[in-house]
Amino acid sequence: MARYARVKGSIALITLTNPPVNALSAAVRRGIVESVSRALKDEQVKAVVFCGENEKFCGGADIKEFSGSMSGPPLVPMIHSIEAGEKPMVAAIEGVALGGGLELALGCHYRVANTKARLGLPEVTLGLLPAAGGTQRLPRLIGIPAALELITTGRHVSAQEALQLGIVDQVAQGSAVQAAMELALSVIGVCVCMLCVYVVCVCIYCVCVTGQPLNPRRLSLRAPVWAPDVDGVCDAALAQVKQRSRGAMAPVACVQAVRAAAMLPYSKGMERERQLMDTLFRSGQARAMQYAFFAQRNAGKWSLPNGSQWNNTRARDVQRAGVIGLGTMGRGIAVSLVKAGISVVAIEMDAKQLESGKKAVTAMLQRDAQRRGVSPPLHLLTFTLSFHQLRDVDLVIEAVFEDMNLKKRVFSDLCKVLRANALICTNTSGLNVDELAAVTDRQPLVVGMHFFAPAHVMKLLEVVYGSRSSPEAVATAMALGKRMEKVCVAVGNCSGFVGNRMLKLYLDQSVYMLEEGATPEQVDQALEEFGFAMGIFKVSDLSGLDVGWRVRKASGLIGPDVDPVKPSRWRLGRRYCPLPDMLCQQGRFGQKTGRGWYLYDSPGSKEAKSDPEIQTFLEDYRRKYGIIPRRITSQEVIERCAFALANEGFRILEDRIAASPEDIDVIYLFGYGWPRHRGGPMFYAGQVGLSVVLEKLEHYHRVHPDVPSLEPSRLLRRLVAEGSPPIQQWKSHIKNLRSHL
Ligand SMILES: CCC/C=C/C(=O)SCCNC(=O)CCNC(=O)[C@H](O)C(C)(C)COP(=O)([O-])OP(=O)([O-])OC[C@H]1O[C@@H](n2cnc3c(N)ncnc32)[C@H](O)[C@@H]1OP(=O)([O-])[O-]
Repeated sequence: MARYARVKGSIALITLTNPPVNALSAAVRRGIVESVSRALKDEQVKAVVFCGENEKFCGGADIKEFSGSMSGPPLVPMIHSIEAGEKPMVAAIEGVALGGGLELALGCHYRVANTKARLGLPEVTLGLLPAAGGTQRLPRLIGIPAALELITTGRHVSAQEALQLGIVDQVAQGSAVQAAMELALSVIGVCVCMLCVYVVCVCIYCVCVTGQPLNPRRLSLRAPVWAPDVDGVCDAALAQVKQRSRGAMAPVACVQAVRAAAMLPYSKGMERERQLMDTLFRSGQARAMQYAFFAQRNAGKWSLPNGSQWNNTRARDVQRAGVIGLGTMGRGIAVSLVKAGISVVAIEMDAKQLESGKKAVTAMLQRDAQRRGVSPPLHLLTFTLSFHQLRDVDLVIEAVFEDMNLKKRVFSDLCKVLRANALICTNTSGLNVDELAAVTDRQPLVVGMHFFAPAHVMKLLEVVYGSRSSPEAVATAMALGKRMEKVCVAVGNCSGFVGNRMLKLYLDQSVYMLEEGATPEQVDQALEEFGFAMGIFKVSDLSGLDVGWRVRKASGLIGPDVDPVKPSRWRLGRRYCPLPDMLCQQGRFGQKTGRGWYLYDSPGSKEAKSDPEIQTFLEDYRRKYGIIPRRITSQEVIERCAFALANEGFRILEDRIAASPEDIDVIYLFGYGWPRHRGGPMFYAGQVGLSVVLEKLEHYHRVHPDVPSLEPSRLLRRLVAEGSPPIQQWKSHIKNLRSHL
């Protein structure tokens, strides 16, 4: 779908029409090919302008088409025929020009962008490379280093930056289409300043350049962009992406393709681009990353078991919010709210805490504003010790210490001062939202908003609906989270919700492997090679080992009846590993104390070093319990961690705590550092093969019968029995299963 119109007498205006982002579907490509051919044949037409409907140029190739068999005119020859066209072609970029959209614009002879436009080649984030000539044309336009940076990160740039880089020729304050038409007219020799009467080469009044030859504008005709230091630049980029991408193939292929633009003529470079793309396109990594793209968008389309959902429930407008508690979480939440333009009343219990919270929040906002070259919105903040200041807020987010009694006290105090229709949200990471709601006078207006630390940085937000939460409260929390630029997932209420409920089993497996013979370094290395940004023991040190210790004490797993010399490895009817408790007893709380599973130069420093004391500690422990250490392979580490996660994910689906496997994967991708090129734990299980996962879990459960969580879930068994359907169909196999709602 592309609309053709002749405007201003001599310009063909080709408008891409495929809402919402004018993706280059087969129909759009067909429309473009037909329109270009019509424009080239029409003698009245002297120049062509491309634009997109609804002020969005083009969001790139239609990603939905990647999973089926491709039909319609291919992108590469289509763009080539635009570039080769004998009439000037101008791209009028409004909204976005991404991926194939920017590659189409690079095939044009001129590019004009509106000030608000964003441009980029984000294919790398989909496990691909810009294979419609992007890796060959962009370096020829802006040079190797800049092209490498844009293509390997997939970063979007503003129109202004695009102008500085040389990607666009002009930035228009108003309509880019209007500006592109004026540029087109000037290029074909019609000066638009109305002062000159002749068709000229350079109009002396407005200095527009007319009658330009097209060959210098055809990027494919430019020679390779070789420079003496090009090898070094590409080698450095390769080393950097290998380190950053942790096993993802696409960034490496992007560097290889751009290197070809430096060494090879355009046609050979295109061959290289195609070969690399073929490899990526067939890879499981590209499928995983495209799945993640749609899973992220689907998470916003929440639904509750009572039929309420994102498109039939209105969210309330939130102008003023309260934040209770200015610890690490409260500070990050306050910063995110203020950045979203919401007035915040921030409360602490004592003056000292309030002062240090105020300093920290102010500093974070100042740093952020400085980076963006704006002034910090400090006028939106009120710091106070008085709950009375909350009387006219629309919503409160409680972020006090993770203690049920304390939270209950805060909730009932809030009811005394808040307006009757104000929402109360809790940032608990796993406590029962219903139990908290029960102490209030407004159970339908209570929901969980579980942020992840640091809350102003981490993208994930679990919105937890209790059994009495109203759809309107859920809609409001989801909309507020989106305004705070979070990826929001609606989840049901159970201990740990989705993310932390699964995390517990992953942590359990990791420490069991230490008992059996592994070291923290071995486990972490296997996980990092798999693609996690950080191994589980490094993450635990970063978050603080005392957090879990306190939770275990509160839940009765640690008490006075536990033998301090030889603590039991069997509690509440199952295997228990006391190693983390023993570390905490020694004051090893992780980074904050300079010692945890690793050693740090000083408290608070970040570089984890192996600690010989931990090796001795583990050896003594195994000796004490008569455990004969064995070699644990990386494969076993990954299987036990990843399959334990997925197995609990299946149980979460059975319990209807998550609406879909995609939601679980989004939680792991955005909250727990799961590598994007592996889709998420549920996608990974499907990719490995459900029958393989089942077989492995059966094996590990046989070997560890005292770990009931390793027993394969009912849903996994059912899916395997029904022929391992694709992940999109799992939901329909969850029948007659208990709901927590
Ligand atoms: C040889 C090949 C070489 C070329 C390769 C490529 O070009 S690869 C592509 C390179 N391009 C990219 O990687 C760009 C990917 N897109 C984006 O980054 C963003 O969508 C955005 C910035 C364009 C708009 O952000 P926003 O927050 O305003 O909106 P939103 O994100 O919520 O999306 C709205 C709806 O549009 C849908 N949809 C979007 N794009 C595509 C697409 N290309 N295709 C299909 N669908 C697409 C999206 O699923 C959603 O659908 P729903 O849920 O309503 O049914």
